[in-house]
Amino acid sequence: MLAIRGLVKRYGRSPVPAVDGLDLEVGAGEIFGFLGPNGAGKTTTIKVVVGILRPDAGQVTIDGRPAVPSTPEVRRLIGYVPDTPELWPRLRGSEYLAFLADVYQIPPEERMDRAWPLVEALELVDAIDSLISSYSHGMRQKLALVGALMVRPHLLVLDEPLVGLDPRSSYVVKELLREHTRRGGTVFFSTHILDVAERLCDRVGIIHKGRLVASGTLDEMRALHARGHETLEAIFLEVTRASLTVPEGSDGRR
Ligand SMILES: Nc1ncnc2c1ncn2[C@@H]1O[C@H](COP(=O)(O)OP(=O)(O)OP(=O)(O)O)[C@@H](O)[C@H]1O
Repeated sequence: MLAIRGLVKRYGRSPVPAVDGLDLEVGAGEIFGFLGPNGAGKTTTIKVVVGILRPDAGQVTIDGRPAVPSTPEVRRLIGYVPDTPELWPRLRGSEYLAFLADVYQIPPEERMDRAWPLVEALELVDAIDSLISSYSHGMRQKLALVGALMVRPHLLVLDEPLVGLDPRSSYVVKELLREHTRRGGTVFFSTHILDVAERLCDRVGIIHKGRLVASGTLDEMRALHARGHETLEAIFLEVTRASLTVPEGSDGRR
């Protein structure tokens, strides 16, 4: 459903690509967790997948359709929640959802049925007629998720969806992601929260310096990389070890 082949993305004239020959596939009905240290290339990959950035090389397909260049047809297949949703602050939550429903041509008689259960589940009922400028970061994330799910995408792409959410909201979001895949949808999300990835994802991939350094189910990752380690955290530390090495003398001593 999502296939990334040989993806390369470089910013400006930087000699080091942010994403450097990335290959991965995520199937229908799968939750895929995209992990990696800060600056590894997760957000860059996500922005290419959703059509915000153009790659320098490689292909991305969604349901077999090229995602680059991004077309309205392929964008309809994608629901996207960025790490810091830039929603229009002068709109009310309800106006934002109505706007999305117009853009995605959701039939008027379906709009409430699609949006309201999500608004209720994410406890936005009291805020939905307030201006988005009054929303907290977590409320903006939840509203963006309502919008992304309301359009019933095939592929849901989320950049750090659980950061800043309270425990109940975090639980509900995880349930909504599971529900999305039970209906045959696909979830591709980045996270730093390894125990969430461990419990929620069917498969994970670890990107390091723009390259995929490990991927698979947790059992596959253990078999390949664990050397007796059991947790995803241990595997993460193992495969990204180079970035954790403290240069000799960097603490002022030798
Ligand atoms: N707009 C930009 N201009 C120049 N370089 C950028 C830009 N955005 C990201 N980069 C660089 O590209 C590399 C990958 O960044 P990216 O944001 O994709 O990483 P990430 O894995 O999402 O990191 P984090 O976990 O910290 O969010 C980093 O070296 C970063 O400095």
